Amino acid sequence: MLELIDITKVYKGQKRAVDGLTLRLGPGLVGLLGPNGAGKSSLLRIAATVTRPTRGQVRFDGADAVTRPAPLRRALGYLPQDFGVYPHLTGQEFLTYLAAVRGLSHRSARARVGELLDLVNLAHAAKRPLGGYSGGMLRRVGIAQALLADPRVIVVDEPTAGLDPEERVRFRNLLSDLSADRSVLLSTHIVSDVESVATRIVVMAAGRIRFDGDPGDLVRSVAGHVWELPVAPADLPGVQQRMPVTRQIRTGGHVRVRVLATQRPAPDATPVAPDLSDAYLAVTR
Ligand SMILES: Nc1ncnc2c1ncn2[C@@H]1O[C@H](COP(=O)(O)OP(=O)(O)OP(=O)(O)O)[C@@H](O)[C@H]1O
Repeated sequence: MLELIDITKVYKGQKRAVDGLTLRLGPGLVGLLGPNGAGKSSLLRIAATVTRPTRGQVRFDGADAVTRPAPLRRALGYLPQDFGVYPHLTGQEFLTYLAAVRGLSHRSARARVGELLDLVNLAHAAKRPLGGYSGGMLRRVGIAQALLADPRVIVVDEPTAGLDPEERVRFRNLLSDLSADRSVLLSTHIVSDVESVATRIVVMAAGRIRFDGDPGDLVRSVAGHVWELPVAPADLPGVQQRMPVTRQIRTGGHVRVRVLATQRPAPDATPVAPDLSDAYLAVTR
């Protein structure tokens, strides 16, 4: 089990990026949601032992992973937000090189790289230089390298950036399968990335946890507080100032808005069932 206990991270001359946060990860897929600047990447870098926390403990299977990170590093697959590649190497060469860095024997590296290229649907491009790969293909190389050593803990930072809708679905399903007997921590600011696959949602804002629990409980926390109402386009700015608008749909000359309000916000407002996006907005506000 990976435990992040009372973690604070302060960068030089900055406010707290992570502010006394505790997170314990067992098997399953945890969706870490939060707006830009919430501190998600900082927390993930600490979990991946790339950065040390200013204060707090990282424990892996009960042992301190800040002063002795090796056991966690061996068990970890990490895909950072700014994952870089060597453009002159082919996909196969690059993954084989990283497998060697991770200590896989030549023989098992060959087999593993082949398996992973199939898994991320890049077998057809294995012998082409990475410099010619699209953004989505490079993302898939990043995912493959995170899985090289069959990790028990998988930490992925905004992994679906640059993927097309079909690739997003495939990737979500892959992580969901992997999380059956592993810990997967996936950070994103896109609610739909975790909506159908997360067994637990952690919402972070300004370095702190705003919600940690079952996705259904998060949605239920705003039951009765989500409404839809028609608005004339000229009145829209006023509505946006008075209450949080979670969505707006233009139809003809009108706009239908979806808003958060504890009480019926207008006589013609109708109550609607909340979804995860509504609840996410409510807790990060
Ligand atoms: N290396 C760094 N040096 C100084 N400040 C940093 C550094 N990394 C992050 N920060 C600051 O810490 C805060 C949290 O950033 P972080 O990248 O962890 O958030 P995030 O939730 O991952 O956001 P994003 O989705 O935009 O990456 C921000 O105010 C950011 O500017």
